[in-house]
Amino acid sequence: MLHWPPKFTAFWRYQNPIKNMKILVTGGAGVLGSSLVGHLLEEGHAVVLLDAFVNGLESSKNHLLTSRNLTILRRDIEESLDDIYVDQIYHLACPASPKHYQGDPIKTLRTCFVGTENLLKCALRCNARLLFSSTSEVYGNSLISPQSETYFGNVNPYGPRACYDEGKRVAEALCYAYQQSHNIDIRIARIFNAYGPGMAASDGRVVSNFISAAINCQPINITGDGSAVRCFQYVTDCIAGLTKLMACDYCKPVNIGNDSPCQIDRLAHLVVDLVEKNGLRVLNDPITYSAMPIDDPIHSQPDITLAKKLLKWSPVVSLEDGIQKTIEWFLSTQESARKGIDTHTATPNAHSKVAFEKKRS
Ligand SMILES: O=c1ccn([C@@H]2O[C@H](COP(=O)(O)OP(=O)(O)O[C@H]3OC[C@@H](O)[C@H](O)[C@H]3O)[C@@H](O)[C@H]2O)c(=O)[nH]1
Repeated sequence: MLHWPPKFTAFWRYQNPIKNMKILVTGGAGVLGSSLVGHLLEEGHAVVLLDAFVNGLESSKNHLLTSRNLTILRRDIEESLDDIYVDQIYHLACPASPKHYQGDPIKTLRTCFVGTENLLKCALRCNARLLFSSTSEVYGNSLISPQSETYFGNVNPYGPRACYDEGKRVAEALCYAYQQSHNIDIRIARIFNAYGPGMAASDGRVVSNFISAAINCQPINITGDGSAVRCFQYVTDCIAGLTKLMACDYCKPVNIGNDSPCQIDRLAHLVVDLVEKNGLRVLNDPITYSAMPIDDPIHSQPDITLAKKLLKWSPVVSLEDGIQKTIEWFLSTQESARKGIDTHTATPNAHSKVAFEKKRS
């Protein structure tokens, strides 16, 4: 299939990176999305932030709203994208916390399938490169560790995590099918347990649950016996990996994660220690235990050999430093809330809306 001249334009652009691309970020109000949007704006690109704003914008990212290069669309990715013309797409939209994706499993599956197909059609129409944010969960409850990209996974297709695990797997399959059938320029990032400033206290994932419990002198609850292993990557490391992957010419899946393993009980003790070091009181016996969730992966750990070689990238933020920064962010957010500053319901400002309407016409 011939793609002349647009394919040439795209090829030239990636060989000669320019500062003024127009880039769509779906899920742009999330933890990763909002950091990515900030980074792309700093790089000099025009950014279209598309998000359904189910959870609102986080306070630390509100400064983004003043940028003249930012257009904000409050929209579900299942809706029409026919008015969007961009050079690149980072497709991050999907609830990532088990609590949220299991809350409406049918919607999660539709987001993964219908939403991703909608984005692929948009990429096809715009001749844009699309990076899909996949997940470590495509490996399921892995039978091997660490997990490399060649491992096909151990996923239960009929259980509470299936909506997300299988949703992401089918979305990867869709990306492959569109690439084969329509020659779309695809990147696939399998992201492992990203965390950092911007997480809501209500996020439901382990880092935010532990920190918000500890700073409020509440018990930290470990689901399971604490021996489950995760590899936590700080948000800025993840963003660096995603942007390098977008810029490279490799179209198969790549693990983006920190390969340092951490048992959940170690994380709990680390959070307690750091919260105390920040001068806060914690409970005498701060850790409690409850039943392990169904199909909870026992040992999730990326093999990042491919990413290191291909992208000349590896994570640089230690778990200690990342958790400290995240604690500081939670504390500053609480302080803002105490002073009556609404941190979780920010809406796109008038300037951004006007900018969007102008660009549409
Ligand atoms: O309050 C909690 C929450 C979680 N946990 C445990 O901590 C571990 C991590 O749980 P999380 O909810 O943070 O996230 P999971 O690793 O299960 O899933 C995540 O994996 C990778 C991402 O792509 C997704 O964001 C998400 O599905 C699990 O073993 C879980 O049982 C607790 O002990 N206490």
